[in-house]
Amino acid sequence: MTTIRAVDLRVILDSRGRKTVEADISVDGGFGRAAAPGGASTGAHEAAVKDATAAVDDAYSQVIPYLTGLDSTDQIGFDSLLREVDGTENFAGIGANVAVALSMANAKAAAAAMKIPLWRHLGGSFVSSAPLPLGNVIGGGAHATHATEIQEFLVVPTGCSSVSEGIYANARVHAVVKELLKNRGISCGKGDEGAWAPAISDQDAFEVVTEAVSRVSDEVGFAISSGVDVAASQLYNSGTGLYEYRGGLVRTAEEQINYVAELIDEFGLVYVEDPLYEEDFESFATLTEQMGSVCLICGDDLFVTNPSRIEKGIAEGSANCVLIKPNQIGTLTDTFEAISLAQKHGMETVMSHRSGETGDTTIAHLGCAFGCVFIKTGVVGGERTEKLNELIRIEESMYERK
Ligand SMILES: C=C(OP(=O)(O)O)C(=O)O
Ligand SMILES: [Mg+2]
Repeated sequence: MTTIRAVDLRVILDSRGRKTVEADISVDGGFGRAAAPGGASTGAHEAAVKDATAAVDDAYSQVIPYLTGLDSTDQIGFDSLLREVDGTENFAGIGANVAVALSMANAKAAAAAMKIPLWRHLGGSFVSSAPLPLGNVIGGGAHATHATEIQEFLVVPTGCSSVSEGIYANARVHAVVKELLKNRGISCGKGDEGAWAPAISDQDAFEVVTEAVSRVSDEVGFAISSGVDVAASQLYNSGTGLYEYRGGLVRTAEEQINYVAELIDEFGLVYVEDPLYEEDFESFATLTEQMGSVCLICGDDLFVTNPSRIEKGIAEGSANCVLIKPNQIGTLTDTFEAISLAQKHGMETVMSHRSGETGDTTIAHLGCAFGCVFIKTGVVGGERTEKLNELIRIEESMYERK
């Protein structure tokens, strides 16, 4: 048995300098460490995050005593115990930050004890491919004020023959975007996720990204596509029911649908995340009906990795893709349930980082283990690069097996 012998929690910093929770789990013959990420443009229905210091203090008396002695290879049993001890629907008791750090650390400890990589422990022997990297090269919204209104301008190397080639290509697009901005006389810093954060219009950002993608695509000899995370709940005024843009421009839900559909057509977008307000399953369905055959319409704030919200989306035909953020729901078991439900109904899944991250690379393994089509984890920046580099190592170990 891979029995849990010791559990430790501590408060560490994330990439924004905010406090977050890190968990260490020691089992017979293994050790696992994982940290909770944190969002800025969070969905209203995400699991509850507790103040990191209070959450860690409370967990020492209310959670940890129940974990020692469990078999770490029983991930479902471990996660059910977290739910039981918590006693709420959304981890308001122990905090989703404590829950996700513990859940991921347990899986890593079990994998270490079995001397196999995490992706193989969670995905099984037949996993043989990694998700393509989907990364933001320009960003604004809640991740960088005074920059673009659309939160993320994303690129994905759809034509690459290996994930590592795709990762290098995305980094090259990021560099060319900077060059093109400079040529236009625009200087800028970076947002929370390492994307450039220029004070330009969304239209200008589309033009720059399109030119960069075309130039790099010619250089590397394979197709690179683009997408966006509109993060539309941040633009939506629930009082008026309108999407409010700068300069007094407003759009009704119908106008927002048409606007996004035009963007998909004009810029050949293959991926659009949260194009509409997080409660508007119906407008999501209209856009999916209209554009779902040429573009992934993905729900992030809409679904918050929550199986009951995904079920509603399936019933209404709201999307053909689900963004997966383990800390939105709290445990790996819940995350797996959300992914299997989506995949069973023909939807794609995209594993995702949060805007506040640590060096933790667990999501690289989850994206492979759970058959996600893309992994959204930025393009450059220490905590983003850690995950991409882990993906390169995972892919290498998969090829070695073939
Ligand atoms: C990664 C995102 O941002 P955050 O972590 O701030 O929710 C997102 O909205 O997809
Ligand atoms: Mg999002």
